[in-house]
Amino acid sequence: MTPGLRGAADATGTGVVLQTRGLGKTYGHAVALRDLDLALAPGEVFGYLGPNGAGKTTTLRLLMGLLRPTRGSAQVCGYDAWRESPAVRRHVGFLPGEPALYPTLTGSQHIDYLSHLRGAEPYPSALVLAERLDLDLRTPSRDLSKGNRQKLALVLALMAPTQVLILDEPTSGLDPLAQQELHVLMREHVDRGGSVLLSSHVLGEVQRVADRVGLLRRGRLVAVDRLDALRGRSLHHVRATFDVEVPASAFAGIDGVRDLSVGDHSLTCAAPEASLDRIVKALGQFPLRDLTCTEAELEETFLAYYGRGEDDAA
Ligand SMILES: Nc1ncnc2c1ncn2[C@@H]1O[C@H](COP(=O)(O)OP(=O)(O)OP(=O)(O)O)[C@@H](O)[C@H]1O
Repeated sequence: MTPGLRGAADATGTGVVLQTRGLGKTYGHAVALRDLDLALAPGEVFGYLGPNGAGKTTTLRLLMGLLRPTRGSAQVCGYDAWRESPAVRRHVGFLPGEPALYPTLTGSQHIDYLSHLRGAEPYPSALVLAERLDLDLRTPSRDLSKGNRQKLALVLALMAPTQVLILDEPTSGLDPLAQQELHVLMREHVDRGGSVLLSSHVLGEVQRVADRVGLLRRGRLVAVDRLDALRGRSLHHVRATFDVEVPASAFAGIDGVRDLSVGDHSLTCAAPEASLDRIVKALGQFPLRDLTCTEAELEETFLAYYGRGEDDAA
């Protein structure tokens, strides 16, 4: 879709568009990112999840050639992220975590200026994006609300036809309608064969829009999986109270049940979706007073299957 792609990202459309090998970054003695091996295919949204300080922004800045890796390498659209960063920036729509705008320039002037820097006429798609995100392009950016500044930064990141979008917390500050529209825009991008690397600590957002997710903790990628696979295994918290005492043995043999606690007329446990039918049938043997069943957050499901493991090691 974008001219001039190199290597595996080229002609076939089936290769890898973004790849890191043993990528690491250390600030002084602090290790921000360790040994990252990541590959993105055309046509997928990859949700890059992690709590504050996990190393998400560091990764994205390494991919854009804004930081020099301490170890390993990254390739984006066939170009080395550090040595060929101008080429990478031409092929990527990038939304930084803290977008820098020119305070006195309006949205339209930003579009003109940044199109010019890319050697292009103002992109007509910018106007369509502004309309879809409900953004007024006549206002100087210093007079825009935080959410509207974010919308402008998104228009600037998405306006050029690129193979890859790298978006750092893109829905930050956006109202629900704009968030929804952005998710549609991401899906349209991948439907055209593009790829999206979406960094977020908002689990619900990643669940709605990603095809695969990776979980970063303390600079280490501790798990990667397809979202549909995770959904089938999604952990639920079950809490029941009864009119009588119930025996723990009635629930002990059910596959996947964890953290089972029975006593004082109540039961709590966590279990994958696939086990809920057996749990409800076992509960039904006793006179129930109350029952709640809530889906755990994605991160908890992730950690239940992959454990906390070595990411907590120094
Ligand atoms: N310029 C810097 N100098 C020193 N340490 C840094 C620098 N930038 C980031 N760090 C540290 O590197 C680690 C990873 O930070 P990073 O900003 O990549 O995390 P993040 O996952 O993007 O977090 P958030 O969700 O809060 O934005 C943190 O411990 C942070 O304090």
